Amino acid sequence: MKILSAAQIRLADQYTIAHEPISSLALMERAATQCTQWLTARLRPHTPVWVFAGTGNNGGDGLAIARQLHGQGYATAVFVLGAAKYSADCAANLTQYEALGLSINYLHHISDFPPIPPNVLVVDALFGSGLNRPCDGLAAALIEHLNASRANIVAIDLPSGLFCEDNSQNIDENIIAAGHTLSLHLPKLALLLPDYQHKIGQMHVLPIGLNEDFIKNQHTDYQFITLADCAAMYRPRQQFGHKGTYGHALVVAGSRGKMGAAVLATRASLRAGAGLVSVLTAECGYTILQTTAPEAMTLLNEGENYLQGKIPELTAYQAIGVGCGIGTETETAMFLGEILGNYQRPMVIDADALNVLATRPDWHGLIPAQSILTPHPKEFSRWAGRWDNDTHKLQLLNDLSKKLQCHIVLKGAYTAIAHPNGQVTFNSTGNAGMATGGSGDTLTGILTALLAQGYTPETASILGVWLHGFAGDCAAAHYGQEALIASDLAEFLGEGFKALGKEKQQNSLL
Ligand SMILES: NC(=O)C1=CN([C@@H]2O[C@H](COP(=O)(O)OP(=O)(O)OC[C@H]3O[C@@H](n4cnc5c(N)ncnc54)[C@H](OP(=O)(O)O)[C@@H]3O)[C@@H](O)[C@H]2O)[C@H](O)CC1
Ligand SMILES: [K+]
Repeated sequence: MKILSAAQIRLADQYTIAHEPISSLALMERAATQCTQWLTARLRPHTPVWVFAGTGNNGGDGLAIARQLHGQGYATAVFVLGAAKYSADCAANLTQYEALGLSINYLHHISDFPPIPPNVLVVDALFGSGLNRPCDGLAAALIEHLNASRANIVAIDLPSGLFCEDNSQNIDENIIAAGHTLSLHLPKLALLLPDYQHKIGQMHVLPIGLNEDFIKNQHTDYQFITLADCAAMYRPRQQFGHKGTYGHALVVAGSRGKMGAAVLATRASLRAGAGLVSVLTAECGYTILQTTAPEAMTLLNEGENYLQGKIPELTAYQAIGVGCGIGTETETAMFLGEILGNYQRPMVIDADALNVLATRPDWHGLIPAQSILTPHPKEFSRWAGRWDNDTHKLQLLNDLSKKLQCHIVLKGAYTAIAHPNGQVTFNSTGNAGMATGGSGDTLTGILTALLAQGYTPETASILGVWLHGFAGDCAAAHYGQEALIASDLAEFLGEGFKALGKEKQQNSLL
C-alpha cells in the first residue's frame, strides 16, 4: 500500500472523479459512508454524536456523516467553525443537512464553544489533508477546547492540526487528540510516526475507491506493507523440497546470563523455515541449547562464558544472524570482527553486535552490503546520534542505510525499514504486547532464516518484520498483550505463513 503526499492524494481524487467517473460530491458521500459504517459498527445505540466541521472538504465529510448518522437514528449536532468561504461540496452538505430541518451551530467566538457532555462522541472534521499552516486563532482555541473536554474523539482523515507529512514545526496543543483516526483510502506518513501517536490513537484505513491504477503509477519513497503485499513476496514450500533447499542458518548468540537470547533466536529461525539451523555460542550454553532447540546443531567456541577465540568455517551457511545476547566483552568484539572479516554474504546484525560496531566505525566497511541491521531506537541513536523529531529521524535512517548500503529495521510502532535505494517500508502488524524482552532476538532468528531460504535481503526484511508482528498479533489475541512473552512469538509464526499461503492462493485463483 503506497503512502502518498497530500498533493498526490488530491491528484488521485481528481483522477478518480474524472475517470470513474464520479462527481466529487458522490466521492465525498462514499467517504462519509465508510466513516459512518465504521462508527455505527462501534457506537452504543443512541450515543449522541457531535460533529465539529471545518469549511473545506474535511468539513464536508463531517456534515455528510452527521446526516447519515441522523438518518440511522443517532442524535447528532453539528458545529461549524467560522463561516468563511465553503468548498463547494462542504456547502452542498450544509444545505442537505439543513434541508432535514436540522440546525447548524456556527462558532464565531470562543464564547460560542459548547461544553461537551461526557457521553457525547465528538467527530473531528475540522481539517484534513488540506491543512496548509499550523492552526492558530479560533481553530487552535477550539482544538484546545475539545482536547480539554476529554471527550472520545474520532478524527476524520487526520487529527485536525496534524500535517500529512512533516510536523517538525507543529505545536502539540494545536492538534486534536483523537482515540481513533479514520484515514481515507491510504495511510498518511505522519500517521505512522511515533511523535504524534498520542494524537492519532488507533489508525484505521478505510477504502473509498480511489483509482488504483493512478495510485500504482505515483512515485513515493514510502510504503505501508500489508498481507496482500507480503503474500506476493511469499514463496510457498514446493513438494519436492528438502532441508538443503531451505538453507542453513547460523545464529551467533548468547553469553552467560543471556543464553535465552540464543534460544529465542534459534527457535525462531527453526520456526521461520530454515532447512538447517546451527547456533554458535559460549560453552555455558551447550546443554541449554541442546535441550531447548534439539532441532538445531550447537557449535561451541573457545569461550566458557562468552564468545571468544577462533571462529569456525563460515562458508557452509547461507545466512548468519549475529548479536543476540553476545555481550560486548573485548574478546567477543574481536570474535565479531573475525566473523565480519570472513563472511561476505548479507547478514543480520542485532543487539550487542550493533553496540560493538557503534563504537568501532572503522569496522563498518566490513559489514557485507545488503545486510539487515535491526536496532531499537536507543541502539539506533548510538549509530546516528540524537534526533529532534520523526522527520529528522527518518533522514538519519535513510542516510545510514545509504551509507552502509544495508536495510535498517528501526523497531517500534510502526516498525520502519530504510532500504539502500531510499525507500522506506512501514509495517502494518504488531502490538504493544511485543515490547517485551526477547522480541528482538526472535525477529533476528526470523530474518536469518528467511535470508537462508534465499529471499533477497529487501524481501526478507519486509516479510520477516511482517511475520514477526503478525505472530505477535496472534499471540496477543491468545494470551493478551500483558501476558505475551517473546517465546510465544515463534509458536505463532506458523499462523503467519498459513495466512500468507491462503492470501496467495486466493489471489492466484483470480
Ligand atoms: N481522496 C480523499 O482522501 C478524499 C478526501 N476528502 C476529504 O477532503 C479533505 C481535504 O479537503 P480540503 O478541502 O482540501 O482541505 P481541508 O478540509 O483539510 O481544509 C479546509 C481548508 O482549511 C483552510 N486551512 C488550511 N489550514 C488552515 C489553518 N491552519 N487554519 C485555518 N484554515 C486552514 C484551507 O483553506 P485556505 O483557503 O485557508 O488555505 C483548506 O482548504 C480530506 O482530508 C478528506 O477529509 C473528500 O471528501 C473525499 C475524497
Ligand atoms: K480531521
